[in-house]
Amino acid sequence: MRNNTNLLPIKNTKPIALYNSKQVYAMEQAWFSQGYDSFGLMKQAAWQMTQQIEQIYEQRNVSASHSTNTNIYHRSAYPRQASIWVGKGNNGGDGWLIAYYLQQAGWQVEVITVGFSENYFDLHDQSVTSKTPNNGDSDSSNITDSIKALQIALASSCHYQRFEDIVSHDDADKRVLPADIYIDALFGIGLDRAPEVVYKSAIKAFNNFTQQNNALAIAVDIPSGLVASTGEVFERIAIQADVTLCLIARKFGLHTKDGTDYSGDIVDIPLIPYQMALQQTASNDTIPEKNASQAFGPVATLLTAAHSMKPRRQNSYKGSYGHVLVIGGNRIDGSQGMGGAAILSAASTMATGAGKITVACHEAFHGSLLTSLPDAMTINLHDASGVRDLIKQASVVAIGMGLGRDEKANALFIDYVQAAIESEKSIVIDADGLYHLASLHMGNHELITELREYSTNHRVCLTPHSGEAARLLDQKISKIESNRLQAIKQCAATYGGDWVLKGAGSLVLEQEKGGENVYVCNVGNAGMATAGMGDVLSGVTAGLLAQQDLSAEVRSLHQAVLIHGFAGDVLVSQANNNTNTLLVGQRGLQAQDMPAAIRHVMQLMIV
Ligand SMILES: NC(=O)C1=CN([C@@H]2O[C@H](COP(=O)(O)OP(=O)(O)OC[C@H]3O[C@@H](n4cnc5c(N)ncnc54)[C@H](O)[C@@H]3O)[C@@H](O)[C@H]2O)[C@@H](O)CC1
Ligand SMILES: Nc1ncnc2c1ncn2[C@@H]1O[C@H](COP(=O)(O)OP(=O)(O)O)[C@@H](O)[C@H]1O
Repeated sequence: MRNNTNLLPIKNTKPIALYNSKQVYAMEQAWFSQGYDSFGLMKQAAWQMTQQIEQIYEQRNVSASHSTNTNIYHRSAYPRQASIWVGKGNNGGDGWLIAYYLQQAGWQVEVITVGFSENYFDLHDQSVTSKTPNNGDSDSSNITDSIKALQIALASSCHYQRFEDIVSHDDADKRVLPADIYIDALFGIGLDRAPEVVYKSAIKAFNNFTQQNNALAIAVDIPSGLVASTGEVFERIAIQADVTLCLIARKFGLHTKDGTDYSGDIVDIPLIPYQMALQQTASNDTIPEKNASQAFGPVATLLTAAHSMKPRRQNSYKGSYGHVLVIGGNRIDGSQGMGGAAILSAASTMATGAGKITVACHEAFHGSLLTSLPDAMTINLHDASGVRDLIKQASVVAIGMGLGRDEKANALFIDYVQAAIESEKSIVIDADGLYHLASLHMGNHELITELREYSTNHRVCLTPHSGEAARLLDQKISKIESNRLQAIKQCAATYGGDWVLKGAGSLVLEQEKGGENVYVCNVGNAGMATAGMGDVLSGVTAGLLAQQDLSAEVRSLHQAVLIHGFAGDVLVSQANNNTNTLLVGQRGLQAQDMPAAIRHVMQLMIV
């Protein structure tokens, strides 16, 4: 669960637009094409980050002095000490300038360079180059912004060391300034591959120093090692930041996949009015409007707060709130039964407030279903004509949770989805339903085309995790995980409908006429990485869809994903808040705990 998770789900917060690296570079270029200077922007960035660093230091220092935990971050009061780790790109340039500004502000600073050759400084330190013949490398046309930044820092005698020189000594840890704050300016949005060996060991050393000194780790723009456009961290090696100072625009990769584990608190430093730059660039003949909006339109929106709901009309009855038919919970001869999947899904559907529920599951589970959920009606999963009749009466059909993967289950899946299409029902497909869908796609079955066409005018929600998405797209899981955004878009293009790609920072894609909206869910926690949690999500999705009195936004897939995540966070936050009730923490959180929390979240959403 992220520190900034807002447990008041309907609090109005402005949606946060998320961008990839290419787009941020394009924003910068649009700004420069208006006559602004790139080094001026770097100085502005470094100056604003320095202000933030001083502020963060003061705040943490004050809170540490009020804390009884002496182990918490606090070192010497004065001089304040900063260790700034720089790479050779512009991110490193920001680092050199931060070092310069902090030193001007009275901090003791040390810059640790990574990837710089031994003679790099002789080539670029102006105090040296002005006394030596020009050897070509210091030709002003070769002077990049990051070299200009280095020159400013060296001209003010900022102390620096090469990481490569330090690590060659046994007492390497004694050779680095033990600082209050460690600043990571190794890589920014330019990281496009796994860090090379020396960077890997620098990243590990940075994390170790921070930990040993109980110091604060601040990342410039994005923690080094984390890919801004995908949220991927190669080989689990990245800077573990307490705070990320995010420049210009919020990066998509900070919020999905590994991003949430490494970025800490995020502070935005917008720097340039990029929306204005967009408009001006679009009106510029050199960039056609379509390309400009493609370059600047966010790749996704960060979901942090749920849409609110109105109280129910007094004059209403169960029929006003829909009838969900859950189809799943099979028992295949000679294999395990999966009744729990259908039961969890059904219980979660009821917790959202759906009016009626019928569960079509194997008869072996009817008894246990009714014991845990007496409000449900039941029918035998294999009673095909009975289930088809019920599909006609239902408002939503949720299919696949524990349905089984054998041929019989495959035939039932085809039969029931076709019946749902014929009766024009909203459809939710999860788990084994997705397995069958993938098989049908591989066999070029006509149902795939039918479903895609149907989804252009009806609600169809599909809810895979990466493993299921991999099968649906006939790709390796690692490929899906390396670019989750691309994967969800491919799923939607292939099968139609609205999609969630589950996991940390779940992605949601909703189709709308002429386009699609993509969201990243900022709630939920690792306690939810347990069996049955996906069944709960399918139940919430179906339950919301069934309630036609709710607004379209509340019945959306992204709202379902938010409610599901908030419910998980509510349960875990009870543990964090140390209430007197029995606690449920991240370890031990179970899918069966969720319906009660879903009810709680639904209640919080009413205004
Ligand atoms: N251009 C500008 O005007 C501004 C840029 N800013 C900073 O500039 C950063 C982007 O700068 P850059 O585009 O130079 O990118 P980086 O500073 O992230 O560095 C890219 C360099 O690292 C190399 N590299 C990438 N992956 C590597 C790997 N795995 N192992 C070893 N080397 C690798 C690249 O080949 C390239 O030389 C932003 O994140 C931000 O911090 C800010 O100063 C704001 C203004
Ligand atoms: N680390 C996490 N952070 C946020 N949400 C998570 C995390 N791990 C799992 N979840 C959520 O829990 C659910 C798990 O679903 P799934 O993997 O399909 O479980 P199952 O198949 O056992 O029902 C998904 O909605 C997923 O997004």
